[in-house]
Amino acid sequence: MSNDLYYSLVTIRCGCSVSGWARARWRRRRRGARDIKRSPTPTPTTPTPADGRSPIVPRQQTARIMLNMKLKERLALALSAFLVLFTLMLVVDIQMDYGISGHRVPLHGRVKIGDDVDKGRSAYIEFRKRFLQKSNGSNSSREFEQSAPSETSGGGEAEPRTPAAPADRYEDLLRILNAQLQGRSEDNPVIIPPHRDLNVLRPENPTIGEMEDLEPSVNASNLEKFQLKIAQHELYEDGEPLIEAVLKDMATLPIIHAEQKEGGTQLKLIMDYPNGIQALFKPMRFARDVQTLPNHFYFSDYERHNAEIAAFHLDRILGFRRAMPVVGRVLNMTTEIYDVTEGDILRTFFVSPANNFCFHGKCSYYCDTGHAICGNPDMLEGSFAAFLPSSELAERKVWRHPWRRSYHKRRKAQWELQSDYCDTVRTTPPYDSGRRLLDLMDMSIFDFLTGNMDRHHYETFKMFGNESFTLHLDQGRAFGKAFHDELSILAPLLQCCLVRHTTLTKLLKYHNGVPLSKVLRESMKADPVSPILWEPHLAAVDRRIGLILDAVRKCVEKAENPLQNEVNDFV
Ligand SMILES: Nc1ncnc2c1ncn2[C@@H]1O[C@H](COP(=O)(O)OP(=O)(O)OP(=O)(O)O)[C@@H](O)[C@H]1O
Ligand SMILES: [Mn+2]
Repeated sequence: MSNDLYYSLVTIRCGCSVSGWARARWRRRRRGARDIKRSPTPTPTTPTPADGRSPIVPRQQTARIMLNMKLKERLALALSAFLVLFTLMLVVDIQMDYGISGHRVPLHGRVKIGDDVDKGRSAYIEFRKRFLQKSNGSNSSREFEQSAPSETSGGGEAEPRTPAAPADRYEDLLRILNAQLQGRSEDNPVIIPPHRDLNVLRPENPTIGEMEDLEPSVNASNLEKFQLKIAQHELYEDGEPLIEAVLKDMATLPIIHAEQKEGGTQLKLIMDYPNGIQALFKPMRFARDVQTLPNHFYFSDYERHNAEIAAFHLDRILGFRRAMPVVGRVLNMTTEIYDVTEGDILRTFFVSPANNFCFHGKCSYYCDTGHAICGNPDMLEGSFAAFLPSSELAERKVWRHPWRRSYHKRRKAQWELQSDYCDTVRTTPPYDSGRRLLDLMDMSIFDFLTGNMDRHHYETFKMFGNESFTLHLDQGRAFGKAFHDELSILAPLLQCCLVRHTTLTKLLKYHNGVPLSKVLRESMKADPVSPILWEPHLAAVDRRIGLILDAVRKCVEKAENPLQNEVNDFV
């Protein structure tokens, strides 16, 4: 059969046409095959090398040499061959570890967005580079990046680790703090002493109840009492007994109504309890050890219910008291959500192939069948945040965070491009006086410890004016990466070189004494869905304190030595 005939048969049979290029190739192949068939079958002869010598001769010689070798010599030869191979394996292994094999992206390497466009202009990137370079031997890893057991899962509970005794006690910083307590070093431009801090001075500190001339009624709920006690400078007092009462109420009282909260990007429910108590519910989406997906930006990351719980405890431990109380609870989705809700959300409930009860609600991120929230089979864990006072009682003002990220996958924010960005902020009300800028420094420290990059806005209570604390709301995207410390969250502190004496004191206390992780772990033990945090996140908190202290030290050095600054300025 000629090639052409065969080709047309194939075309007819499969009903498809082959392109001219493919046809030519096919012909070549066929011809090649024919040629091979035509060529005479080679007789099996031993190939003779060009010099005419038989190859059997050297092989025989080698064998004879081997035989003549003593056992000791043979062993030595084998050992050296093994050593060479072992060294080779080691080199390959190290290359894989550091991701320098040329073809691989480092396992936890971060993609620098827009570097090509901003080369040399991006003040923040420049800062970070210099900051990293300036690290001294003992503490050289400023931007800590460590291999995780796995990017998405740690593979079970890790053992609690007690960090080794700190090598650096930051005596230099302790000396400044001590001096300030004795009335010296008061004009330190970096560390703001208590007598210059309105959060400590608090010339006035009225509560919402006092401002509105309201007293809780006899049968007022704990939450109502709590709300009326919210003050100008803090949500609640140190040791406030109502906290435990509010947490207990949210964790145990019957849920009589559930409703999806409008606004925000991810699903949240407003839960109603008897006596007018309300809580903001965020559902559990995945296990504690599931980390932010490597290709997820901060703005498309899932919210974590346990991050809300942990952040409340951390905020309280650090003495900020700017986050509403949050508690964990396991719900029966049928009786505590489905049966007590109405409207469109009902139509999003379904039973999954695994026979679990699921729903997805309606929102702009992850509210579809593919990202449903599923019970086991209908028990669902979530976080319950005590509800803020209604806007009728205490209206809030929403502020754009000056160090807000771009929320765009390629664009940069102003603070990333402008080297003197803090100078602009410092001279703009309400950051030019009072406590506000210091509050943002605290928030930056708080967010750096939890790894929260999602601080686009913040809120204050209108009635207290500008001299009031900034609320720590929405920590849903915190605690996503246990093995990565995101230095850019510290940008406000790094660019302004400003920190409260009181905040620094707390950080040093935990760094030099009982570790923060230990205190946090203990505090969270009381929660009904404890353990709240995966152990590597707790280890990260201790590690990050060290990085903050390093940053403050650099700022102090920079302020003390302005001449050296000229050369070594890192912003
Ligand atoms: N404890 C609370 N009580 C009442 N309202 C709250 C509470 N916490 C937050 N809110 C309000 O709900 C809004 C949305 O909450 P939150 O920011 O946690 O949701 P989100 O889905 O993460 O929003 P976004 O996607 O915009 O970050 C907040 O801006 C705040 O005004
Ligand atoms: Mn959010």
